[in-house]
Amino acid sequence: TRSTRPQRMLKAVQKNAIRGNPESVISAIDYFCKHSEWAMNVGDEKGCILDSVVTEVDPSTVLELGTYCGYSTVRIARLLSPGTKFITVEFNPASAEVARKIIAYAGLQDKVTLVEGASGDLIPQIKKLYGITTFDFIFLDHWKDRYLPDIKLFEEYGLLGKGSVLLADNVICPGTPEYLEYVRNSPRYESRYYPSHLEYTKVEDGLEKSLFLG
Ligand SMILES: Cc1ncnc2c1ncn2[C@@H]1O[C@H](/C=C/CNC(=O)c2cc(-c3ccc(F)cc3)cc(O)c2O)[C@@H](O)[C@H]1O
Ligand SMILES: [Mg+2]
Repeated sequence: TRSTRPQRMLKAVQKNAIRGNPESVISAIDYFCKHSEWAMNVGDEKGCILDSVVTEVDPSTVLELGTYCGYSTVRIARLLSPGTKFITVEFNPASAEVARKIIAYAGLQDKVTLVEGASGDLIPQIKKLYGITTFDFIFLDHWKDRYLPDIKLFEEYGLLGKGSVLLADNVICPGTPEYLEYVRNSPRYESRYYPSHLEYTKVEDGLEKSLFLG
């Protein structure tokens, strides 16, 4: 049967990247997406903004919603200090399988816990299952209509502390209007928009960084 795009992306990594070298895995995926098949990774342009926010926050606990093939997982994990707890959530088993292989190819498997399941089911259990009280950094890149319900779950389950940073992909394209309206109007967040472009295109998109004020 025909392979899937994530499987073809994994093949490109295995062919063109150097095992244990995260930068080469990132470059191989970006090359594949620019020259072979577009895919919904955060990409190189928004990826640099992601890198700068992760570096600035230097988090001890990280959550990513929507692993997909693990591109942003690798981008984030390669910047983390030893001992950082990093959980990434993916509910599609085929995507999770490809992501595990790409994360392992980059040599970052010991830095990441990939959890298969829906974010809405996992978030209420995170404290119990992983002994994490609050997240210093959260990257939202899953179904766009889940950003708002999930940020409300973070609040409800006390997973945000003063200074927690949420970074949301695609707030323009495909767009997350309800989420944007919420974080920009809530007195509990200080939000800032980072203009950029939809991965591998000239289409306008950007990232929204929201600081939880407690
Ligand atoms: C509640 C829940 N729980 C767990 N995993 C979940 C989950 N909801 C989704 N997932 C997982 O995460 C990925 C899905 C990501 C959704 N991302 C996008 O739809 C997306 C789309 C574009 C795009 C832009 C313009 C176009 F013309 C076409 C597409 C760009 C992007 O950057 C995107 O992120 C996928 O691997 C899915 O299984
Ligand atoms: Mg995205």
